[in-house]
Amino acid sequence: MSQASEKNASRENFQPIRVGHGPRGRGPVVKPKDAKKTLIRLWSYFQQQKKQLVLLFLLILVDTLLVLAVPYCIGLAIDAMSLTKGGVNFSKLSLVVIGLGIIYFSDTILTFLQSWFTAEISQKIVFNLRAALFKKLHKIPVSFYDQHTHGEMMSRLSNDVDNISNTISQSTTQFMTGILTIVGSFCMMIWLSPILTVASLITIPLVFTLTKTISKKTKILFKEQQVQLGHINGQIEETISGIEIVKAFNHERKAIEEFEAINTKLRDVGLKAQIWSGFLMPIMNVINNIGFAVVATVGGVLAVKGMITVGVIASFLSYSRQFARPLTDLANIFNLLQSGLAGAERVFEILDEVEEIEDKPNAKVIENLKGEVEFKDVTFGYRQDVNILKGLSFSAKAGSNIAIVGPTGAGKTTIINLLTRFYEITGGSILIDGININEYTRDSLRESFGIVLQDTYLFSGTIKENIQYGKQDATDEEIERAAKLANAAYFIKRLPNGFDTVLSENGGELSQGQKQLLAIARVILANPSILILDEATSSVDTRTELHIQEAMKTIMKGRTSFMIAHRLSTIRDADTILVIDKGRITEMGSHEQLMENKDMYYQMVMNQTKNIEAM
Ligand SMILES: Nc1ncnc2c1ncn2[C@@H]1O[C@H](COP(=O)(O)OP(=O)(O)OP(=O)(O)O)[C@@H](O)[C@H]1O
Repeated sequence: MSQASEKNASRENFQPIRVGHGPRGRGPVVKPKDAKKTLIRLWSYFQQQKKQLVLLFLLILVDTLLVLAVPYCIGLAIDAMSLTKGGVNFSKLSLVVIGLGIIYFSDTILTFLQSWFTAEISQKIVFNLRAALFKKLHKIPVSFYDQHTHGEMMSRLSNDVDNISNTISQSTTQFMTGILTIVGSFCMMIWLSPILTVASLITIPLVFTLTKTISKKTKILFKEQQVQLGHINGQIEETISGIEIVKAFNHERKAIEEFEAINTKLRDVGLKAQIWSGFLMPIMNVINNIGFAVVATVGGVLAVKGMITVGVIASFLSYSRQFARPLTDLANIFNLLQSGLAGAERVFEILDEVEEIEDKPNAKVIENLKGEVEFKDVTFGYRQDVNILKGLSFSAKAGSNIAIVGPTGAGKTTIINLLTRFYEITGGSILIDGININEYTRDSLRESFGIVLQDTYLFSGTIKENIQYGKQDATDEEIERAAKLANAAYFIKRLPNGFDTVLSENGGELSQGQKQLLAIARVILANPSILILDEATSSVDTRTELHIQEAMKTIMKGRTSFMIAHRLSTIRDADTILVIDKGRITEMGSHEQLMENKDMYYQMVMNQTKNIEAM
């Protein structure tokens, strides 16, 4: 086997093991798109590496030319040893051997340089892709995340990008080497013997037909494999995230059964994909060997007739092998490309997602906000066909304290989602300080809000860093003061490393209440103009709740605040209570006024009082 062939043979491990995931159950299934378009788009990323690409091409060109000389040299060596020409020609033989030595040495160096350049190109491309994807994640609207699971997004950022990287690193050099070797070998073959060239070409149509048929099948199978990987990823993600619920409901067996069902599907489709792509190699080998036998027979006849030497036949056979080998390699690249393109399609899908509406060209940066908020006939639905908020109107004076209450699913959190522009309203308008919120830059608008949600998220890092998230340049004193105001300092100080205690992802080692207190400290530090507290005290005990309420009173002074609360005892002092039901405001007023109304709010308070008394 020539060096080129050996090199290519080692690259035959063409189907990378992917742990990629596609969309899971409720995510959208990737629609097959125009592979050509995806390829062209991927190529645009290569063009950013033009210089390296040209250099790589030159390296491959020189290397291929050198490797192409090998069979010819071997032919010369055979003829130099041919006894029919008057004994062994040692001087010619030693020259050929030295030449071969130089070729093999140069080939080693050039191959190393090729790997280097390929690694650089592929790593730079995936670096750029990954960066573009991560940037994009921050630009797409929150609604996108309602339809895509974390697992799916992670898989696109890691596995699909890896897939592309594998494809690029494994196929770029192989593709260029393949094309150059085919062209070079073919020229040498014609030069050595046109008759043998014709004889060796009879297997080509077979090779093409076969490659096309098999790759058509494998493309479908690889895609299905990606989808099943996505399902399995979703299942794993859900089981791990909800492991306590799974255990509490004794659903382990069910979870395992569900997993086994998906795992079986994945195994079956994976097996089929591997088997079909595995067909290619042995069949190609058989076809190549048939071609080899034809050339050897015709060559033998020509040699007997004295039309060519044995050395030429030997060279020709090597060239015909070198000619056929890249055809097989290219077929493999085709296979590899299918899985790389499937990954690229999924990555480009994210890059093509509609982004949050851009700020208007003359958008204002919010400065010195008073904090007046007005909703004017606001309509909104998460889906176009269902309106969740139906013509909502209310106004909040600067510095006032607004409580939003109502049954589950009434639309309370939705009001906050619109105020912060996590979602865009479909009708009416929202004004802050008399100006439509669309007229402000989104960044400055969000900076004006301090939000404490029911589900607090803490990042991995120290407690100090987590509080500092509210103000990056805060000093230690400011952080400690915020923690004290949020009544979080007492528990932080009891931790072994105090403010420097390292939290794992989402503060797994803290209680819900403690996490909530940290979130409140974070907001206190950020010192926003408008506060939003969505069930902020829902996870704390009554004693802690009192502490928080005290802290809240202090920080709410002079700031407009919106409090969503189920526990009505926490919002009695609110300036205005909005009662929301089925997306409409059914009542509005102070606690006393609403109690006098004896309507929905009154009923809710009475129910809660009864429940507490019954306990
Ligand atoms: N991201 C979303 N996509 C689609 N529908 C949503 C989404 N978020 C909420 N909804 C729907 O909108 C309606 C109002 O939800 P919202 O979260 O505003 O209610 P809520 O009053 O805050 O309820 P709760 O008191 O239970 O928190 C519900 O019917 C809910 O199913």
